[in-house]
Amino acid sequence: MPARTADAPHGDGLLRVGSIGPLVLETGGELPDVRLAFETWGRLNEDGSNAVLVQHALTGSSHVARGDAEEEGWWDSLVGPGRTVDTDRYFVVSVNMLGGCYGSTGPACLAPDGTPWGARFPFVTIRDAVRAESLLADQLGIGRWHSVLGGSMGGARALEWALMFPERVERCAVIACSAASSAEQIAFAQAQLQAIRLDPAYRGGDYYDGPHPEAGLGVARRIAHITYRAEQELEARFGRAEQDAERPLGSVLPADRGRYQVESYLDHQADKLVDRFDANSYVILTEALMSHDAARGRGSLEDALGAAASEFFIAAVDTDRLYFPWQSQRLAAALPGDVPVHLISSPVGHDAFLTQIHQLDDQLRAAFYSR
Ligand SMILES: CC(=O)SCCNC(=O)CCNC(=O)[C@H](O)C(C)(C)COP(=O)(O)OP(=O)(O)OC[C@H]1O[C@@H](n2cnc3c(N)ncnc32)[C@H](O)[C@@H]1OP(=O)(O)O
Ligand SMILES: N[C@@H](CCO)C(=O)O
Repeated sequence: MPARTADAPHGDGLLRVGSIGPLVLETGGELPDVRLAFETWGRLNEDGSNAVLVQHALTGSSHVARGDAEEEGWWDSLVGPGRTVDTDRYFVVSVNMLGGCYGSTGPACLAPDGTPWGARFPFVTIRDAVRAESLLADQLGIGRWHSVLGGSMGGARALEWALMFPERVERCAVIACSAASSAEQIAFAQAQLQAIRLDPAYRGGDYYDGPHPEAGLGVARRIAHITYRAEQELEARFGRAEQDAERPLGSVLPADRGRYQVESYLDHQADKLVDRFDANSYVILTEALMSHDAARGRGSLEDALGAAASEFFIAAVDTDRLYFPWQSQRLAAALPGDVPVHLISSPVGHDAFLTQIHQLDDQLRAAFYSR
């Protein structure tokens, strides 16, 4: 491990890549040379006690906070100088998940034969991703995290860190995430995967020398995005309104109509994801999230969570219809001790863990970041 001196790791929100070597995966696959893209903010202190790991959600990246980069971060309101996770005080790390498409080894990367992994990219679980991250943490000289936190799939990775490496996680925040992917979460995910796989351009995942399965990925994002937002929000925002500018002059509804506003909105969300995400990574990460089950191979949920030694912070969004608050309650109830569930109150639904995270500032600060 590197000595913690004035040269100790420090950061600025710029992308770096660490090579962690070969990785044998939980279900037997193997990746010969794994690279993980990561960003850091702040400076690791002398005794290495101020490192915070922030885990991104399904289509997120390691760019949690702006730092010296131009692009804003997806949790800028939580992480930065003077914020709850104060980068003047903590050394914050975020890693693009194994299999992703923001710089880490994923299906679009070249396999040893010089062609993209594509369909050959192995099945990855949340636990595989966490094991890979633990090797990167070793390289960064981080023996024990002050805290690990994340929302949605990031929450699943945070939870697995606490269960796989109880001695390395002092505090763990799991936001808008359950102890295991439920039947309905798997069902929504399966429909998304089918949309991608049934796109003729997908070609089993080996599409990098031709058109990408944009239509399939777009439909997958539409299905997913509906689950990320609440019915009341969609109704209040869009109702039955038409996308006015699109209605042909003199047209008569319904035959001649333009799109409903909500259709236009979903089209826009789909286009944005298609522009920034690789379909194979979407498949790999979605399957990893489907595999999420804290109790797998560990007995009952209570047995599994009883092995955790971290302090926990659990939170849910009151209108979340993908990761229901009762699922966070179930998780909290199975953890050792008396762990409350904090609620984000928002009309938005699941995505409020991104857009309304500031609602947890006081509770998170009091629980984790005031000492
Ligand atoms: C580039 C990267 O690295 S991204 C990786 C990091 N990102 C993440 O981790 C999270 C991924 N992001 C997300 O999931 C989402 O973008 C969220 C949750 C952050 C967005 O939440 P919100 O701020 O509530 O956005 P909202 O749902 O209101 O959508 C706003 C967009 O819809 C558009 N929109 C609104 N109404 C309509 C309409 N009727 N027709 C078309 N578009 C519409 C807006 O113009 C806006 O477009 P823009 O995002 O291009 O500016
Ligand atoms: N909007 C989030 C939701 C997943 O939890 C994402 O795209 O990552």
